[in-house]
Amino acid sequence: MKIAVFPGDGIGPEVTAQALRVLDALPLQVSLLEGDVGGIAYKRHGHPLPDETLVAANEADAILFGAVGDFDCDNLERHLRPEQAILGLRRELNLFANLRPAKVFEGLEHTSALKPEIAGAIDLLIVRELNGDVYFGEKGMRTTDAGLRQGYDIMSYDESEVRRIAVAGFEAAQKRRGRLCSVDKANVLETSQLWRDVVIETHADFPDVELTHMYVDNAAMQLVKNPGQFDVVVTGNLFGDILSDQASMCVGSIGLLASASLGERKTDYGTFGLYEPIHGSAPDIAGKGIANPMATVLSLAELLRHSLGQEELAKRVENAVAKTLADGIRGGDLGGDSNCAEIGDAILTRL
Ligand SMILES: NC(=O)c1ccc[n+]([C@@H]2O[C@H](COP(=O)([O-])OP(=O)(O)OC[C@H]3O[C@@H](n4cnc5c(N)ncnc54)[C@H](O)[C@@H]3O)[C@@H](O)[C@H]2O)c1
Ligand SMILES: CC(C)[C@H](C(=O)O)[C@@H](O)C(=O)O
Ligand SMILES: [Mg+2]
Repeated sequence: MKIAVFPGDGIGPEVTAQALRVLDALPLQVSLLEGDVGGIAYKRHGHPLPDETLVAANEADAILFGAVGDFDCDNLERHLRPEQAILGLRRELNLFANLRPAKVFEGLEHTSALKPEIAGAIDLLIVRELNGDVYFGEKGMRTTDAGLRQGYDIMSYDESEVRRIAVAGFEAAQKRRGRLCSVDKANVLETSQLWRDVVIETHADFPDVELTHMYVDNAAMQLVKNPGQFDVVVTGNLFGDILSDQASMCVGSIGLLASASLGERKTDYGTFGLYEPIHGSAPDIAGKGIANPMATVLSLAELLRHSLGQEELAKRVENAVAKTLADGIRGGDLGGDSNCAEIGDAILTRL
């Protein structure tokens, strides 16, 4: 079993180090392929996603990704910016289905930004499309006839792109509580009208799943008002990005939300995928050793589950994180005072 490890920038290396300690403690023979991504890769190799990193990604059964983002690089041409590493990996490797689970851990109801009785009901999965939308459409800067600077990013989805993520959403709902809510903006956007039409067509193959539709502005509101109503949410790339950060604060912290990015490629043990916390490089706390590594440790659990076929080990890691939280061990993001390594220690002792 081979895992490519791309720690990246800011807190990326700090949180990845703790996940690797957990991996090392498990009864599993794996070899690690390390690679540079993001700002550090630009500084070392002149590109945020160097060829050697892509080679390692293709050779591996799964990728554990930290985070990218470095304010020093924000004035570079867009194709050289750190974020292009993660966007490039998702696109190059056809990782179109991004699973972002959000569930309240026991004992954390009171650290959510929501009232405890509302937060306590959260157990949802956002299935975010990852290879299309306004992220990958034609974009640029131009000058209007009136001589004004204009930025543009084209939003589009073709029906095959919508169908495959709709299938991922329905299949996820079948494995959970059987309810799928498709989130779009079909009242305004043609892209969303096609999205809604194709989701409805795809529903014919999944009659056992209850399908509902919601506009994204309402979904943002409902996520705060009554998040317990959601089982699986399927949505486009941009809406999914925003709603998942919002969901993280409903749960308690962005330092808790893991993700799995999957495509169709199979490995000897499961489905090839990339696993990363949903948060970024957090430049405001980088280098201080205080980031919460739980989202990355939980991403490792998703890696064990989906790409390595190790469901039992995945549960073991998830239970160790849950026990750590239940025992009151918290990072600063959750109002506690444990640092990154101490949280790693606590997870290890509960493994
Ligand atoms: N997938 C990725 O690699 C990814 C995701 C999001 C943002 N980014 C990049 O990261 C950089 C910073 O972006 P941002 O500030 O908007 O978002 P961010 O997620 O990095 O940080 C937002 C806030 O959450 C806090 N935070 C994030 N993760 C935390 C953790 N594990 N523990 C404790 N606190 C945590 C940060 O300190 C910050 O206050 C940007 O360059 C952005 O492009 C990368
Ligand atoms: C860094 C950025 C490109 C990325 C995204 O927008 O997808 C991030 O916000 C995420 O949620 O993984
Ligand atoms: Mg995001």
